[in-house]
Amino acid sequence: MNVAHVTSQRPLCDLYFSPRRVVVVGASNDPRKLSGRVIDFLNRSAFTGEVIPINPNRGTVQALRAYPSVGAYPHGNIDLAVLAVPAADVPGALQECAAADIPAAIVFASGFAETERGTQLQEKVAALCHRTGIRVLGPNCLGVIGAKTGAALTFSSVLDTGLELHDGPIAVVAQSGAMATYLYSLLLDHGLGVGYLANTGNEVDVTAAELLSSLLERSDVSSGVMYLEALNAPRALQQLSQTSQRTTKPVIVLKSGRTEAGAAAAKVHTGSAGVSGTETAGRLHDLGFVQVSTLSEAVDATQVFAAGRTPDGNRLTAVSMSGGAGVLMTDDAHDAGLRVDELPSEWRAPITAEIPSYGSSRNPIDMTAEFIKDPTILSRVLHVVTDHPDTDMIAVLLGNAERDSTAIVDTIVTSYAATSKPMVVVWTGGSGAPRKALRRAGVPTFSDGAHAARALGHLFAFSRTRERVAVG
Ligand SMILES: CC(=O)SCCNC(=O)CCNC(=O)[C@H](O)C(C)(C)COP(=O)(O)OP(=O)(O)OC[C@H]1O[C@@H](n2cnc3c(N)ncnc32)[C@H](O)[C@@H]1OP(=O)(O)O
Repeated sequence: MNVAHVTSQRPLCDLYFSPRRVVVVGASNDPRKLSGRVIDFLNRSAFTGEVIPINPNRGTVQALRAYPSVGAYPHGNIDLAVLAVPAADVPGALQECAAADIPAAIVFASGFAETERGTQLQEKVAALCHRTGIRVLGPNCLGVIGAKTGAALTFSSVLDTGLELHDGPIAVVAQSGAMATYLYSLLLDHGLGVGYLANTGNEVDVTAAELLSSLLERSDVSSGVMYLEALNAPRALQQLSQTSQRTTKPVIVLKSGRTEAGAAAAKVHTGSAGVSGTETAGRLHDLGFVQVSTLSEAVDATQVFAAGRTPDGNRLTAVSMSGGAGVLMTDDAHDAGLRVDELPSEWRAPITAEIPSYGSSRNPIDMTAEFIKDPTILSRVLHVVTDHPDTDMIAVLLGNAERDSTAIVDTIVTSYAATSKPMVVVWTGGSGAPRKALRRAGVPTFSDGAHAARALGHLFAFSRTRERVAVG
């Protein structure tokens, strides 16, 4: 079949996250099957678009009118096809979509280049993309979630807990489906809204870098998080880096397969070729991305970037209820490229006036356990600290302290709102309720000081990178 080249005027991210009309090819009537879950989710997610199931064996699928083939649907104007058919049926189905002038598709099926037998099949799909112009996300992927439009175009179990999608300015794009969903649920757990989530799988055509680049152009996206197994599209990464620099939006990259053994594991997961750890780190650094090496580091960094504050320098003032936590934070901050300098004496005097005589106003500031008796010390100390020009960022270090936690949370939220400087809270132990309350109020909050210091270190380093770009 000869097909005219498919084109669309709409940006790539609009086709995937705000499609106006979607066909689901291989849509099952059974909501428990992977190919039935997507229809079930869309039926329940307040999706703003229209859904058309394609199934040769049924007239209706989960109460929606179904058509036997894409070509049998008479009205056209389809933005996106979700292919839920097994791998062997994918080329035929894609060809049919391209013939129907559908500009983009998502391919769920596994059984492509991640297996030896599927390599040729993936090459066939690549050739088909090239020939027809249809854009393909996947194969071997679990699709996308667009919170604004209720586009639950996935079979992922991450939506089993509910279809209330939490919109927000963060875009997550991952080469692994599971990692996409882990990032999604961890970010939500930290009170952060994820407006856009995508899994690119084997990347026969659309890459994580290309899709995220398109998302960063949106005004409702302020930062991007990527999970990568391979840097298999250097040009797309370059383009993403340019978009990130032009828009001054941070892109946090979690790259796995850094070790030889890890790279071998990536090959059988998404069919990607790994690169050495040093080579990868160097490349990502040169491109100006925020590099992290664990899931929690990715979430921590996203938390501080989501607050949208930029430090003028790397001088951290730590206000602690524990001498030990202050000392540990000093080490952690140093490791993260920050300074915890002794405060000048004229500045120490107003702090000394607020804390017990056996406390310290040196920095880290030690309010001592007296804080438990009188938590108002914190608001008075923060008042001095947040105003002072020698402070570029602030860390409040608390632990347990549940009795007056509501008042303490209120104090911190007020102080946070009164300053434009980056400020984080480390609240170790306890029930976790104060951490949740602070995060809900938009205050980046951690349970481990080392994580907070590392995240602030990323924030400072990124601000320097951006300054260099602006000057150069
Ligand atoms: C990188 C990562 O970790 S992300 C995850 C990657 N992806 C995966 O893990 C997916 C793995 N699973 C697969 O690849 C599977 O083949 C899937 C999900 C694509 C499809 O599997 P199933 O849901 O079992 O499909 P199944 O063969 O039952 O067919 C589904 C429906 O399509 C219908 N159908 C069959 N042939 C066709 C056709 N040619 N066109 C349209 N519909 C068809 C069937 O009648 C069936 O409907 P019914 O259940 O109402 O009778």
